[in-house]
Amino acid sequence: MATVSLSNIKKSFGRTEVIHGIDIDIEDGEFIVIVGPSGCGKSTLLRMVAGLETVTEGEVRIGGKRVNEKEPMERDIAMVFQNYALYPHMSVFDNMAYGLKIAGRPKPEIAERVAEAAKLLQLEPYLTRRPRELSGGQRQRVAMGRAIVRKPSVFLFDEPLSNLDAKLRVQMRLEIKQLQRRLGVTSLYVTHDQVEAMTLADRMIVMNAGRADQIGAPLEVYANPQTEFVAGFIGSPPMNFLSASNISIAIPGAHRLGIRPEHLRLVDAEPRLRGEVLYTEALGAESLVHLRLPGGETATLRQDAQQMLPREGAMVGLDWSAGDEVLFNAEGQRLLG
Ligand SMILES: Nc1ncnc2c1ncn2[C@@H]1O[C@H](COP(=O)(O)OP(=O)(O)OP(=O)(O)O)[C@@H](O)[C@H]1O
Repeated sequence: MATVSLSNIKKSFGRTEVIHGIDIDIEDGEFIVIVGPSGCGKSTLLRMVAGLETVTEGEVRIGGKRVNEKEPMERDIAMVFQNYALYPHMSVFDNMAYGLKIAGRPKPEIAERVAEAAKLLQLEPYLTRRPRELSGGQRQRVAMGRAIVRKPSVFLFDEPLSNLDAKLRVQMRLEIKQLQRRLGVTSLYVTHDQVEAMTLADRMIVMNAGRADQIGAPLEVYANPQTEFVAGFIGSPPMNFLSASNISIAIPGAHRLGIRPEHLRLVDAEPRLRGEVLYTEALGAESLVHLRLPGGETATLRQDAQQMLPREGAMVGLDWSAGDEVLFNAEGQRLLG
């Protein structure tokens, strides 16, 4: 187990800088999720920690020691990839044992470590099978097993669940979380899926075009997004954004107002806003009301399924509680106060 520190990490490919300076001190045993849209630099950042990409500027420290110049094998990390990278001609046992064999560990120790990991991952019945004879979830577990047997100080995950169907993804997400808690290994996990980030992370790094827009605990980031990008990226359906000019807000510097769908409510008396119901969706436990607001902007309201749904095409009054809105300036930065 180890701490991981990134200090002003930058990365350029040729003349193009794609990571513009990332700072984070990761505690021993912490689960950090790097989340952001395609191309924002998540994988590149992870690969720099792994040693699979050089660091153009800044310092990576693992366990307090600078590792910029160290080979991946010397960094005491184990990586789980999206495609699992299993050897198709090898048994599950051999796939899990491979790294230890290469490292020259004695046979009895290899057998013991693989047995231990197989038990933990419920892979014991499958040790003699080939990867193609396994389900997607089982293959994913073998990839995890291969990482675990090395007893690394740090786990690095690059979209490890993206090849699984939605239901299995949810199940494996839980397994990874439980395993990480049990083993207490410091972990960095890349995903573009904000739900995965919310459910797995102790803290998440929300990346936007090569920058860390915000670093924080999931609920803190959800409740207090520091930029319009973070506010729009974290949360589903996303936060509503209303132009200050369309809703007569005259706070200096306020360009847009953000309000979460669950904070909007339908009211008859003294609405702050009026909107036309475009369509409604009853999703079971909750319902969504899609609205068109003055100035042509759209918004979504989320309410409990028990509440009456307005008629499509109706004009409705809308309100929210003071303090539920967040204001952003023209640059998309949160206005405080
Ligand atoms: N080897 C490379 N050479 C040149 N540019 C690269 C290279 N690898 C990545 N990039 C660029 O760096 C940026 C970040 O890429 P990266 O793969 O880290 O993004 P990502 O957030 O992981 O995206 P995705 O979710 O699509 O995998 C992109 O603009 C990409 O085109």
